[in-house]
Formats: sequence, C-alpha cells, structure tokens
Amino acid sequence: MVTTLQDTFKQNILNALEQAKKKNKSVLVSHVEKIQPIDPLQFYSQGEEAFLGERFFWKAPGHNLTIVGLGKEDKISTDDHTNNRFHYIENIWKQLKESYINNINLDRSHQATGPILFGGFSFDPLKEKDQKWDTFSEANLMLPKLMYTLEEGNGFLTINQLVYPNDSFSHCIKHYDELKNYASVSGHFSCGFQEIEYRMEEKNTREWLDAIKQATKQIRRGEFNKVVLAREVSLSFNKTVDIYRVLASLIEEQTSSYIFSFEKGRQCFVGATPERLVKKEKDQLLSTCLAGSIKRGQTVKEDEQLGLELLNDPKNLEEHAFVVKMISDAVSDCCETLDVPKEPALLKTKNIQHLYTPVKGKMKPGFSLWDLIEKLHPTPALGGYPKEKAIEKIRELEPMHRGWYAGPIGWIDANDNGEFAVALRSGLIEDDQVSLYAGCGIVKDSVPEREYYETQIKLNPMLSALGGTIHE
Ligand SMILES: C=C(O[C@H]1C=CC=C(C(=O)O)[C@@H]1O)C(=O)O
Ligand SMILES: [Mg+2]
Repeated sequence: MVTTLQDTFKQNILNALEQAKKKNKSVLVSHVEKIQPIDPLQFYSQGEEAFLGERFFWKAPGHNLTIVGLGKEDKISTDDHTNNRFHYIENIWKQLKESYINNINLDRSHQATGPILFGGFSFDPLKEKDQKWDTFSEANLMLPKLMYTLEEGNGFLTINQLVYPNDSFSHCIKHYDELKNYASVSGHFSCGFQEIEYRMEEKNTREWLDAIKQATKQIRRGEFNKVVLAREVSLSFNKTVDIYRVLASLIEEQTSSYIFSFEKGRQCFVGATPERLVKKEKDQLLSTCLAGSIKRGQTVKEDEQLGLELLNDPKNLEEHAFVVKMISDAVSDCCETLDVPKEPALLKTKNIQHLYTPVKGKMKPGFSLWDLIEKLHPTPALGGYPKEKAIEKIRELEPMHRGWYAGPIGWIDANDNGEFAVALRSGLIEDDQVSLYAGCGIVKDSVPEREYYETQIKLNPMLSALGGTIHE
C-alpha cells in the first residue's frame, strides 16, 4: 500500500498493479492529498446519488476533527453472537493491512487520513435480534472509497482503491478521477426553517417504570450495585426525514458532543453523544467517565446552582463513582501511568449537565485500541456495576432492544490510533420513521419518576434536531 500527500498517484497505481499481479491478490492504494477546506455536510450530500446507504459522518467536539466517508471499498462485519467481536475485527483488519498495505508510507502527522475503518457495534451481541435492527450487524466497520477529513481547519481527501491483478491502468485512473470530483463542492450547507409534523409514541413506559422499581429493590438487597435502564420513543413524520438538516442542527446545537451518522441501506443511525469511550493516539489513552445528570438552568445563576447541587448530590455521585472505579480498573493493566482526578467536574451540553471525570493514561506496549474497547464496553455509564451482572439485568428488565444505541462507534487508522464514542442520545431513522433511545443510571436511591424526567431531557438533543418539541 502506498499513501502520499504528493501527486504520485499514477506511480502508486503502477506499483500496486505490479504487486497485485505478482501476489495474485488485491492491493490497496490509499491516496491522500491536501485540499482546500470544504464544508463536510456539502461533501456528504454530494455523495447521495451514488453512495446513499453507504456513508458516514463523524465530528468530534470542538473543531479538531470531522470525517465524512462515501462508499464502501471494503468492509469487516460479524454477526457472531459472542463477545469476541472486537478481536475478530482486529484480526481481519490486521490481515487486510498485511495483504493490502504492504509498503506502508503514511504521513502520520494528520489524524484520520489514509486507510481507516469507521463503524460501530451493537450494545449486546447476546441479546436476541430485533427486526428493526436486522441490517445492523453486531459489528460493522467500513473502509470508505472516498473520505474527507477536516482537521484543525486543514482539508484532506483520501481515496481508497483496491487494485486487482486483472485491472487495467486506465480503469484505475478513471476511477480515481471520478471519485475526486465529489470534492468539488463550494459554499456551506444551509438547512433553513421547515415545519415538520410528527406523532410520538412512547413505548412500554409503565414496564420501564416498573423495571426501575424492581432494579432498586434488587440493588438494596445487595444483588448488584447499578444498572442503566433505557427506553424508546417512536416518531412518525409526515415526510421522509432530511438527514442533512438533522446533522446540521446537531452540529449547531450540540457543540460539546460527538456528532455521528452511519448509514446502512435505507436506515441511518444518528446521534450527538457527549461520552467518549476511548481515544488512543500513539501511547496516549483518553477515556471519559460521564454519569450523573441534572438539567440546565434558565439563567447563569440557576445553571450554576444546579451544577453545584449535582456536584454534591449523593445519589448522582454514587452513579458516577461506579464508572470511575470500573474504567480505572479496566485500563490499569494496559497503562504504565494513569491520571484520574479525585473529584468529578461538570460537563455541560445544551440540554443537560453531567458529572465528568477524564481518565488519561500512558499505555504499555503490546495493547491495542481493540483491547481497550473490549475491556471498557459497556462501562457502568450505560451498562452497570458489576459489568456482567448488569448486562444480564438489562436483558431481563429492559422492555426494548437497544440495537446500536449505547454501543461503541468511531474510527481506527492503520497505526492503531483512533477514537470511539458511546452511541448515546441517538436514534434510528428509516424514511419517515424514527426510534429514539435514552437511559438512566439506576442506583439504590433512584426514584422512577425522576429517572423518567431525566430521560426526557436526554431525548431533547435528537428531538430538537428532528424539529420536535422540547419538554423540560
Ligand atoms: C444512558 C445515557 O446516559 C448516560 C450518560 C451520562 C449520564 C447518565 C446518567 O446520569 O444516568 C447515563 O449514565 C443516555 O443518555 O441514554
Ligand atoms: Mg442519571
């Protein structure tokens, strides 16, 4: 594989063709070039005709990184109903890199350029499948044909092309020229105001409230310490949901969250989550403990008071403490040093404030990003404590199927750098139908009605992006 920022594409194709013929198998050419920054959403929408159902969008909080992928040059997926899926993906990715990327020459100074996998995982591969999530595998990652990266204001275009032994040089060059055209966009995506009508149906609310009562009883009996229980609402719109408007609105409103979309055929999984699962950059590890919530105030003063209340509330501090303990324990084996603040701080999004403890580590050699994901998922911010018991309880008590809600979603590059977030504050869109999900950390002092109110707040980012009403 050859990756370069210079215009050596033709030479790379010649080399790749020679190697493909010699080995009698495909070789990946991943061509990266710096381009004038373009609007990521314009690029995304430009790919609609050719790549609908095979696109992704990812924006990290702030302005540091946005990536948009169009088309699937290769994919790794599994419907394996065991917990082995992270290492399954790791092994196939390793094989892909060995067979395709055999004279790797990456410019390592820019994040998320060259060959990367983007995708996600279901929350629980052992839970029986639900029809709604049929097309989403337990793990689904794609190597895009074409990818735009906006990193710190710099634009890069990556074209990934598998070159086969019988390909002709002219065919390969034509393919490249065609793909490059997708980056010829100008201006900014503007969504304008549009009235959208919808009907909302809450699913199994009574059962959900009962599940909380049952969970708190079992916690008080000492069966386990914490479980996160989620619920679902269904929305029916009077027309097909416009995914660009949803993303544009999330980008504008949810500036401290990861904005993501992953398309699978006619369905699109979208969200704005404030929760990082893990980021790995060389030997630096970052994870986030985010659990414990309170609404935002109407005034600066009220907002500060609510924040202070949260920082001192025993029930929320307990919810948070399980997450800090589990994440610190889970990554400690992989790290030479680990930095975990003793007290949580506040992380505020437009709609909600959370208790927040960042975890930083310097990794020991020999551990991969996949190892970290496997150890961390699900954290007690979306599973519970202890981990296995909590997953069992979710299967038993939660009256719905999570699908990819609360699963890891993100990207990894060819050098094992990457970042995965937890797919919270999310929904599955199919034409004019949307399912939204929100959950709450249940501990011994949880009150069902208060937890219900908390999920209402957590539904608001997606409801607002879809054009819906805010309940606060
Ligand atoms: C499970 C969700 O949020 C988690 C993340 C932050 C705060 C949480 C809480 O306070 O309950 C949850 O653990 C969700 O948004 O669906
Ligand atoms: Mg909570």
